[in-house]
Amino acid sequence: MKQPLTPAIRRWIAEQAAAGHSIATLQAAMEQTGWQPETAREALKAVLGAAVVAGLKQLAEAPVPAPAPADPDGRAGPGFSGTPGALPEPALEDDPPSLWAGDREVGVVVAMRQPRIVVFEDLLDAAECEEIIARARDRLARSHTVAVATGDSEVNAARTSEGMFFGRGEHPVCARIEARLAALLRWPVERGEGLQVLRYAPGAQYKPHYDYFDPAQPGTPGILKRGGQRLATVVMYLNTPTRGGATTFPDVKLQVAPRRGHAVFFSYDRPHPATQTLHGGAPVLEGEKWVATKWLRAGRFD
Ligand SMILES: O=C(O)CCC(=O)C(=O)O
Ligand SMILES: [Fe+2]
Repeated sequence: MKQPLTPAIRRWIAEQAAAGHSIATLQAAMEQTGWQPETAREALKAVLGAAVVAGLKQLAEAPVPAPAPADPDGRAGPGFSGTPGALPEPALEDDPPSLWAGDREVGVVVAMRQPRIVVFEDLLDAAECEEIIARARDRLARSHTVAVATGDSEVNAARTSEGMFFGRGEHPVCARIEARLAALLRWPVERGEGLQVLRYAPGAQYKPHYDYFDPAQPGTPGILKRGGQRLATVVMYLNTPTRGGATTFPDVKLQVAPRRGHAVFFSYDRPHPATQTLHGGAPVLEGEKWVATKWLRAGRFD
């Protein structure tokens, strides 16, 4: 049967390649879920391009594009209107207990310097968490049907959560949170991806990984054309699981407990393990875990 190359499959292929899986691994995973070898190859070729044709597993290290100039055409959204630094970074220079994020005070619970990790409280209020969950739940239900049809949900054993992306500013609640993050991290809204929402059922986890795009992977140059590298991540907890589900940083043996409205921010100045930003979502032991993840890019992500 001919498999349609849906946007969900395209995104899955790009994400898997970016996460470090070889083309051969992707092809095998697709075949296991019922794809014909030739159709899988065509799909990989369509998404990842010439690297597949040449049978290359790796491309030469792609240069990280220089950060775009601050707000080159004066379209910066609300939230941050200054000149960003080299990395997203909250204004913690004089150790404040909280920071003004444009529309509210956000508490600073923990700040680690190396790697840069900051835990915030009251970044989101309960109503915002509930609205994001409600809007995402609808979409997850639909994408689940697609996933079952294509085998999409079986192939990534490293991530047993279900996920969806909102477009940037897709709903007023998304735009409000994006503006708040821009103010808090001094990074323009335009240099951020839309929110990703993940739902973990009991037993689900996200094994340790890096969020930057691995320069050695064939899909990376294509991905970097839109917005450049990822420089920082904000994982926002939309609920409090009963037990388990911490965000873990194995290199520094740190574990962040998920609590509704809290968030963990971390940044990485290079797409390299030396940043010590290896992290994962530990298995949820009881209850569900919902998070919204925001990735900040070096350039405009349009
Ligand atoms: O669920 C978590 O705690 C981590 C999520 C994560 O690493 C991601 O969305 O990239
Ligand atoms: Fe991650």
